[in-house]
Amino acid sequence: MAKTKELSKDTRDKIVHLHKAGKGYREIAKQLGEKRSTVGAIIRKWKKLNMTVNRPQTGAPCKISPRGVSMILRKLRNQPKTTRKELVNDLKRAGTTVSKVTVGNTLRRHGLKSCMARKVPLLKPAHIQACLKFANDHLDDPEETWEKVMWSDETKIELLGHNSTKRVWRKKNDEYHPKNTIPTVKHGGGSIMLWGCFSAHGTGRLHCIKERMTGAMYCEILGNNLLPSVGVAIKPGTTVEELAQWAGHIDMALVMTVEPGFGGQKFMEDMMPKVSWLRSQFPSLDIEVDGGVGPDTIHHCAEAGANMIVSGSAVVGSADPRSVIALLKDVILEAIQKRSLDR
Ligand SMILES: O=C(CO)[C@@H](O)[C@H](O)COP(=O)(O)O
Repeated sequence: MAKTKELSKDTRDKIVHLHKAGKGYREIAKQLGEKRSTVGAIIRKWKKLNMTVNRPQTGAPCKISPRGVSMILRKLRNQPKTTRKELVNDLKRAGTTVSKVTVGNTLRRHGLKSCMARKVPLLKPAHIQACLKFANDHLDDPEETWEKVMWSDETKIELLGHNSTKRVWRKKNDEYHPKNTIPTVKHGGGSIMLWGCFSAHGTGRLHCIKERMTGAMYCEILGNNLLPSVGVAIKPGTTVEELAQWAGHIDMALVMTVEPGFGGQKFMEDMMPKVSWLRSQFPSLDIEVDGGVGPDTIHHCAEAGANMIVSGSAVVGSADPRSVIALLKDVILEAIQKRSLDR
């Protein structure tokens, strides 16, 4: 990307002279055989500085032409994760050979700094919309309602490896622009699991689960945070027998019908035998299912014997969450009534 040849002083003066004589850019360009944009630039400069010659440059001359600079800035606007080496190669392909240091200095002169990309949860537009809708729908809920709500979740923290970092070229305060961040998911290889909760009354204790979560651990954690009611959850890969040993001591058994991690997953119908078995063995136990439950799948849960459900996307993603909740409740209640009549 070689710099275009500079116009002579004579040509520059002629351009200004013709402009003063009332000629338009196009006419001047045609008469002198120059580009219209060049003519415009010379006249603008003359109007601003009252001179046509280039001012002597201060400092070392730029090694990258303005076009080259625009090219790399454009690239970083679209792909901030581009490395200096990639930019050096881009410039080389365009005819400019410079070092990575020169590229870095040029970018810094244009206000860009190489920073670590911020990690943000991997949220699809549908998740964002659903969260926003949930927040709007509950804006007017009375304070007493929120007093009774406890929020809890677990997250896997990777101690080694997978938490890859990436540098991005960005301006100050642009750290959370989606292009400058690395979307992260809660589960995806790692070594410790943290469980936490909070409510209007403050935060609960943070629990570090170093190995596999067992029923006993979960009882203990919930016991410390949620007394007097204690439930035990099993993931899809955990057998119902593992939970059964606690069933006589707990208030609720939760059968996960998706892999714990995030909402919007497909309901696992093959978890229903666990629910049916629990119901047959523990007729008065609260049995909850969580994951992928909505109007299309609720009847499986109800028929199997669940009397409590967690429904995320199907409710918050619906145009009419109240009627979805009512439908889910109706199907469950109907099945409970049928079971008590059959007994
Ligand atoms: O916490 C989890 C999964 O980790 C579940 O509670 C889901 O978030 C329920 O959401 P849907 O599957 O109903 O969308």
